[in-house]
Amino acid sequence: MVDKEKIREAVEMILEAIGEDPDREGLLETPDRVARMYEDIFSGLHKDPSDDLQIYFSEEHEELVLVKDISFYSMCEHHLLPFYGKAHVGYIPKSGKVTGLSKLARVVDSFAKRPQLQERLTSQIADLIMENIDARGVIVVIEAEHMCMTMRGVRKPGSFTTTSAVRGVLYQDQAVRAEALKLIKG
Ligand SMILES: Nc1nc2c(ncn2[C@@H]2O[C@H](COP(=O)(O)OP(=O)(O)OP(=O)(O)O)[C@@H](O)[C@H]2O)c(=O)[nH]1
Ligand SMILES: [Zn+2]
Repeated sequence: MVDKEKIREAVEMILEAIGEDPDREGLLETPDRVARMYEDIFSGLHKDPSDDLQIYFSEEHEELVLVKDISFYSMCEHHLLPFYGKAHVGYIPKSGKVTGLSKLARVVDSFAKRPQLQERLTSQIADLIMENIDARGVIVVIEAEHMCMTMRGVRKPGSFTTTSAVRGVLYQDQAVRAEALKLIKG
């Protein structure tokens, strides 16, 4: 689990290091607030995302299931600044089994709530769904804004990064992939 006492100490040290007074009234509770916040935004480190996919329904649907515009917030592992945006997650079921739609969004959250890279977030979601649902194919597209590129560094607000990961029949069959991409963009 998250070591909140250690986070409290570290935040107090950062406040001192930037030349602040951690004992002034407005900052007294800050180390504890940050510890509670990190417990939430890094909670994915202490979860097994495959637990989210244990719910199945029997349904003979063997074409695309796509959940679009799943909003997410993650933390860039280089700067510990947020990156956030939308994930689009689709899969093609087989053997008469589909999973709960909300479970796809839960998988996004479980992987997002860690120090991350956008590319890794994208492929981890695709691989987990491919392995845990008996899927014929998976497509994940993520569009995100990185605060490490907007409020600091190169300072390019409005720039968005798109990453995709495709697996199985969605990788092999260009027509199936094109149809999925059209639905994602439309
Ligand atoms: N590939 C990838 N790069 C990322 C992601 N998030 C942040 N970065 C980049 O990580 C790089 C870290 O570069 P460094 O040169 O080590 O760090 P820096 O001096 O702070 O770099 P600048 O951001 O260019 O100021 C930067 O180019 C960031 O834009 C991500 O999700 N994926
Ligand atoms: Zn960054």
